[in-house]
Amino acid sequence: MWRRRLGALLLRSPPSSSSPAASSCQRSRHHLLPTEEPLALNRLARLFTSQAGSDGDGGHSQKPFIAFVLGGPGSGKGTQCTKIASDFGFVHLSAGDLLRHEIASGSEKGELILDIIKQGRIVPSEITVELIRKAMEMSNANKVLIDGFPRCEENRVAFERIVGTEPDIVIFFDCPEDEMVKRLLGRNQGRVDDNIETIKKRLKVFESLNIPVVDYYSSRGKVHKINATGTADEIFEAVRRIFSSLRF
Ligand SMILES: Nc1ncnc2c1ncn2[C@@H]1O[C@H](COP(=O)(O)OP(=O)(O)OP(=O)(O)O)[C@@H](O)[C@H]1O
Ligand SMILES: O=c1ccn([C@@H]2O[C@H](COP(=O)(O)O)[C@@H](O)[C@H]2O)c(=O)[nH]1
Ligand SMILES: [Mg+2]
Repeated sequence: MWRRRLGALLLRSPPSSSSPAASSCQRSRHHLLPTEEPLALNRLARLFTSQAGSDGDGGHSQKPFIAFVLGGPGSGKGTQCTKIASDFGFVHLSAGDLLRHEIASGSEKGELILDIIKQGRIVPSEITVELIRKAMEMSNANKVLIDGFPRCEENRVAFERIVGTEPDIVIFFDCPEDEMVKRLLGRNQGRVDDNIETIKKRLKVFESLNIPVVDYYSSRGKVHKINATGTADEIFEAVRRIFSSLRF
């Protein structure tokens, strides 16, 4: 059972200050605020070991099929994920939405997340990976889209270490910057980061930290690059061809 393997992995890999996942993407560990200290991985391990016996009551005994969906801010990840979920039966987990949900909960962690999102920076890996891991666990899905994650190499390493698996495929929406800016400024959903100052920072972070993740998975033959210009329906035709050819 892949979850049981995760419990074992967590127990085998206690957090250490030199662990790559123990620091945020942008700053070295000794610059962390107290609230950014790595979340207790022991707590995660306890969570997993206490749930390990739940296999018998409906949990999937196989690792889910995981697709990471990457692309610059405003490239259309969320729009396309909604269509993939509806046509191909995937559960859509948006890392950004999970973080915004945590902000809306009013937790202390939410305050830190809000501050980081306003600056267009990347939330510490342990926070995001824990939210994703819990959402995967609760959805109990066998096909999962993880939208907008991993944002940086450290996110990637933390996910693979904590969840104990790699994505099966990576979808990359390739979109010119001017088109992304136009879409974000027209989105009108009241997001705190959809203003030109933060958008410029998000684009820089995307180029410097997210593209290396795409390159990493490209070198492992996992990336499907899609031209993200044109209408949403035109783009979805290219997406549909990829998902139709997969064997889940
Ligand atoms: N192909 C398209 N052509 C024009 N507008 C689009 C297209 N796809 C999405 N949009 C619009 O662009 C905006 C951004 O799209 P979406 O939220 O899907 O992007 P995203 O990649 O998830 O962005 P973010 O990284 O900020 O979450 C939305 O208002 C959406 O309706
Ligand atoms: O894995 C992630 C995902 C998102 N963030 C932060 O949230 C905002 C918004 O994300 P969207 O995917 O555009 O909804 C992003 O700019 C980051 O600040 C993150 O840190 N880690
Ligand atoms: Mg989105």
